[in-house]
Amino acid sequence: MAQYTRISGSVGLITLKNPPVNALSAVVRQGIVDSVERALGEPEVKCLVICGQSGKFCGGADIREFGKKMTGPPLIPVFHAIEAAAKPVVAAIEGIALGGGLELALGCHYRIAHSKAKLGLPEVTLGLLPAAAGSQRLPRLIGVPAALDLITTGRHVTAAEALQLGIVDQVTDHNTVDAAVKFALSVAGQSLDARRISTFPCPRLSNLDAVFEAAMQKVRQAARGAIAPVACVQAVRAAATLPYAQGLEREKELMATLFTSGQARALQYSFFAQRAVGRWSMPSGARWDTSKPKPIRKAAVIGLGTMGRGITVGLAQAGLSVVAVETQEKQLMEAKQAVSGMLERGAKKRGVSPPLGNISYSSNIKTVGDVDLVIEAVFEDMALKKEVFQQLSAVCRPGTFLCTNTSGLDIDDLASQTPNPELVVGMHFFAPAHVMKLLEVVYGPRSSPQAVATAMQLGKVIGKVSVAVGNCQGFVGNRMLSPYLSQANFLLEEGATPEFVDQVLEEFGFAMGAFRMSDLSGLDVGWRVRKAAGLVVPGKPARMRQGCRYSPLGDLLCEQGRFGQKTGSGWYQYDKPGSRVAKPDPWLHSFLEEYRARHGLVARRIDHQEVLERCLYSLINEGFRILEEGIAAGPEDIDVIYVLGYSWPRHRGGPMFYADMVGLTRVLERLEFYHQAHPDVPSLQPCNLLRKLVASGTPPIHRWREVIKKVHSQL
Ligand SMILES: CCCCCC/C=C/CC(=O)SCCNC(=O)CCNC(=O)[C@H](O)C(C)(C)COP(=O)(O)OP(=O)(O)OC[C@H]1O[C@@H](n2cnc3c(N)ncnc32)[C@H](O)[C@@H]1OP(=O)(O)O
Repeated sequence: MAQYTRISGSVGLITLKNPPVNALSAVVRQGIVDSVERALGEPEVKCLVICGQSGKFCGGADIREFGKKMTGPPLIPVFHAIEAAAKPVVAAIEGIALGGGLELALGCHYRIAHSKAKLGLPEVTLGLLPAAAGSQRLPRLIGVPAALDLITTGRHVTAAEALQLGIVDQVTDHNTVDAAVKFALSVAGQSLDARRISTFPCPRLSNLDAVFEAAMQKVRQAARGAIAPVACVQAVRAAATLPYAQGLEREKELMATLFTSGQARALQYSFFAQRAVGRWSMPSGARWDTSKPKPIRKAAVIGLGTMGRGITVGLAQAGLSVVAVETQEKQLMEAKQAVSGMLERGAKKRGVSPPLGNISYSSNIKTVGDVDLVIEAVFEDMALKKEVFQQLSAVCRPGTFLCTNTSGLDIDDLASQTPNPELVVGMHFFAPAHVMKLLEVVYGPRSSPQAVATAMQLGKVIGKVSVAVGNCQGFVGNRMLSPYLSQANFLLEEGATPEFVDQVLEEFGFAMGAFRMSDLSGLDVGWRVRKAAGLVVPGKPARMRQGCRYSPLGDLLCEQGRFGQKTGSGWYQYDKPGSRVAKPDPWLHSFLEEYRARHGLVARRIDHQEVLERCLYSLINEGFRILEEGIAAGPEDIDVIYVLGYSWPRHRGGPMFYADMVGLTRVLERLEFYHQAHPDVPSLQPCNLLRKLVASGTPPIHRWREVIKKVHSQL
């Protein structure tokens, strides 16, 4: 709702009330209309202030209303009525003014913001554009280049930047509503002619075409197939070239295409999925709302390689005390320098001082005796990790949580090295660990709910989106990647090239195709895992292992020292080791031809559809297996992992959302088709849960949990 009160005798105060973010639901919109009408009708009222309850101005349109039948007054006429008012209307912006919230403020005559407020038009991140006249008012207020930046990226700006850009008129450190009331009284009675943004001419640009061409090129490059950023540029162009009313028509037209698009649905699903993963549950019944985390004030990181350094930076930046341990003195010195450099660069960007004092470095593991939680980040080697866990058990005080940063090793096996396996969880960080948003929190059968809650909470504190998953080979992300990469390799055996496979996957929207990504991560990583699993048989590249089809192509490259970017060659060639520009490699093409000839394989023409279906559907099928086994609690968990950790295009929601969009029946049919053609590839065999979902009438993704529950109760 919107509450109307009269304060200081002549100020009409409208307070938006719709927790948690005062979104503009139908009731709130109606409340604004009624309150404005009332204030304008009361002769004693000389000016109006609009604010939001609980220190939050407004989080924009109510996203939960999207896709439902529209009720209540539409936003544009509401904002026009405010702008047309004969009494000054001042927006008192505390906390947030986002999307429709900022558009509401732009409809007001003045804007006063608290210094801690964040403002922005993030509609593009939901597959939309600022279609409550935001795309038309903002360029008129701050000029085309700045408006293009804010609208196409959706980034939030601080109050200070908003003041500099001219979005707000004043910033206060004090009570924003009081400041707005004082300000409103000071301007009451003054002419409002120069305050109605819709009447402003859009600031002229001499190089208008060049500016828009450059903007379009930039968004097309960054968008990886997303349509909203392109529509945002088109809408701002309308503001720059058309009268306001016509620009508004164009904004409406563009929004109509976006609003019902699959991409908008995917992005909005992704928004809620990212929040839903915080409400985790375990097969034991333990849940986020019944498991209390322990506060972590001091943590230790063991092993200061690339991952350990990033984790140390993340912890220190979040204000924790960190003991950073590296037993090799030389490595310790290098790490100290690298960590300090990362902290200094990060602090410079944020205009704060680097938290160097939060870290103490040591080469002695005994220095971790008084910490609340340890993150072991030594080399990915089970024997080494076991040794470290045994040492930690001896030196840590009782109750210390022991976490391992591993991308797939058995958490339970590691936990068995300690007298308190309930305190052990996996924390799978993604490189670079201080930058990547994703954290897989892995619980073993003996991890306590409190240990999981604590790791999830710590993830939040250091700014990660944490997803709780069960213990299995590769956890969720890497387990699903395995069939995807296998298919990519099989496609090479059958006639494709790395360039073609990557092109198809990149056109789908991945930042990098399977081979480019493998070259970046290092081919030796997977090689080591395959060796440990007994799959690598040097000198004998037979194409079957343990009764299933196996491609030894990656192993053969590693045997030649081709580990990817770091060695200057892998699936591609590079100018020099460490170079990032992948070039097709004639050597690799001849190698593939010889390999096929040696194995009696005849190259055939492989089309886009086959590449996409075999790579993606095998990955999705593994996702269904993961759900069936209860390793992930719901499809949202998998989708968040893939969007944040594996560059799955956000505008496609994630692999499970994509399966829902394609249609489960279609996914099942195609898997059956490919499995018939490749009976020796078990990952193409449709899993039971997928069959059950299809048999139960292909329910939409938000109802899959009901079917999963039934499957689990039958086990
Ligand atoms: C009906 C037809 C209308 C057509 C016109 C279309 C016009 C569209 C213009 C728009 O305004 S689109 C929306 C633009 N706004 C946003 O994109 C803001 C989205 N929200 C956020 O970025 C963040 O939530 C936040 C506001 C910065 C707060 O972040 P914080 O980390 O503090 O909390 P969260 O966990 O993210 O959110 C708390 C809680 O609130 C829910 N929520 C947030 N924003 C909205 C919203 N705009 N509508 C509905 N619900 C919202 C969020 O889902 C969380 O709840 P949950 O239960 O945990 O999911």
